Amino acid sequence: MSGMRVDAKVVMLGKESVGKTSLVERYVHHRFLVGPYQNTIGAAFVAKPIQVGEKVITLGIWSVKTKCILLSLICVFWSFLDLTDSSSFQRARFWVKELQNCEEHCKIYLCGTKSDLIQGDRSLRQIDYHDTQDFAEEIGAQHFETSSKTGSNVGESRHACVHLVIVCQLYEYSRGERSGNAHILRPAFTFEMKRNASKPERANANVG
Ligand SMILES: Nc1nc2c(ncn2[C@@H]2O[C@H](COP(=O)(O)OP(=O)(O)OP(=O)(O)O)[C@@H](O)[C@H]2O)c(=O)[nH]1
Repeated sequence: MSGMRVDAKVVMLGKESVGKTSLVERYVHHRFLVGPYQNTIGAAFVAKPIQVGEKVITLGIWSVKTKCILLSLICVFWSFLDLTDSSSFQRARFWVKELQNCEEHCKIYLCGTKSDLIQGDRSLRQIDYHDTQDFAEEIGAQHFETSSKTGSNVGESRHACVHLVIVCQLYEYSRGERSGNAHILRPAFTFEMKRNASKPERANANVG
């Protein structure tokens, strides 16, 4: 089975400017792009091969803002919140509702972004950690906070939530499992990950 490739998808959902593209840049290219903010039009896509056990899995990461694209996707969902923008919490709630309408049993990750700004100045925090945690418990999600700028919780260290979560998801996916006892983070990995999910439209994809 060594070297077998399996494609899997992660979809990152969230309000504009919440930090989806930056997290993908950090995770895939190990960098944080400085300069003027560029609004993603429609959806962005990037692929990353990841070694999971004996297999290399090509992970497709979609950054999505529009409902029409969401409806054609079936995969793993992360809902983003900008910790310095309270309105992004409402937007995350919206996405969760939409997801649960589409995929009743899908489980979702909540990803708080820009934690470096909070660490620099606590008064910038507009979304309380415990409020998000309560929401996460309500919807059966896992919740973590990241900084694409510093790489906190995003890099490929074995303590980084983003990497750990992705690898564990892929591990389960590569084994064709939705349940089992292989990993301590097991309860979070009951996503519908359908191998033959329909391909999203590429029309507005603007990230190679
Ligand atoms: N300080 C800090 N700034 C961040 C971080 N992540 C993103 N940003 C900034 O937030 C702005 C928006 O980031 P993007 O990654 O483009 O956000 P997005 O969610 O992809 O935005 P859309 O393209 O509108 O969907 C940019 O100016 C980033 O530099 C972070 O972790 N820390």
